[in-house]
Amino acid sequence: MLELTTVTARYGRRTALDQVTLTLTPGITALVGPNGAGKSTLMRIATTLQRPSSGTLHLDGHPLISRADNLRARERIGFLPQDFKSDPRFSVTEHVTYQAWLRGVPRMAWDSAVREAVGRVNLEDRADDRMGRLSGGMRQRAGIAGAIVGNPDILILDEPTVGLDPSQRIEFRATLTSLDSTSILLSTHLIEDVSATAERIIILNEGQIVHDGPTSALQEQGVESAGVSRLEDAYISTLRPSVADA
Ligand SMILES: Nc1ncnc2c1ncn2[C@@H]1O[C@H](COP(=O)(O)OP(=O)(O)OP(=O)(O)O)[C@@H](O)[C@H]1O
Repeated sequence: MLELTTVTARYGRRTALDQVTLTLTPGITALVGPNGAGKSTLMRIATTLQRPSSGTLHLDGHPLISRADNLRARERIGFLPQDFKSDPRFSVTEHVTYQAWLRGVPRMAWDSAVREAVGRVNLEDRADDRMGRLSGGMRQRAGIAGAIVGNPDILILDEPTVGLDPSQRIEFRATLTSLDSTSILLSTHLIEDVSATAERIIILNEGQIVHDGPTSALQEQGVESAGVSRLEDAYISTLRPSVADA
């Protein structure tokens, strides 16, 4: 299990994350919040790619301090960054193999791991196609294949449904719920993605966690109205300053 304890991230004088503490539990957890809330910062820190300004990370109880600790942790963490870029001349297989190399999947296992990951996202027929020639939905699936190659137990996906059309989003959700990773952290601006996939929802606002709990429990707090689902209503109410704060 991955734990973040009182993690703070500053960019110059701006505090992007303010004393965030969370444990990534098994299952799918959605991370939502307004633009600039700190979601991408939190995700990059959770992957160990970015060091927090203060606070600690633990993986299965072991603190991640040295570069060696971080490299070992990264072997267990698959990551799809926001707007992920890949060389457009790479084939799908080459893209996924490159990710396997970056994540320290043993060379002997590359062929089978890549084939398995590409199959998981149903891109076997496009395995030799260049990344630059794929549709947005297929590119995103290839990105997920790169994140899941070697079956990492933790998967971190930063806005994976951006740029997908409605049918591609539905397809993506099915892919997501079929994955083997133990813990998945998914950031999104789309509340329908949360209700369709995530059992836990974390709401981040101005660098702080303002809600963390089962999606079903938050949904029960909301009221459905024209064009607004119960979960959307509850999410908006969570972000609204309370009367006491006003
Ligand atoms: N490299 C950086 N340098 C300076 N400021 C940054 C940097 N990255 C993020 N920030 C600032 O930190 C805050 C949090 O940004 P972050 O990208 O983590 O939020 P987010 O919730 O992912 O936003 P979005 O939903 O728009 O992607 C924002 O105010 C942002 O402008």
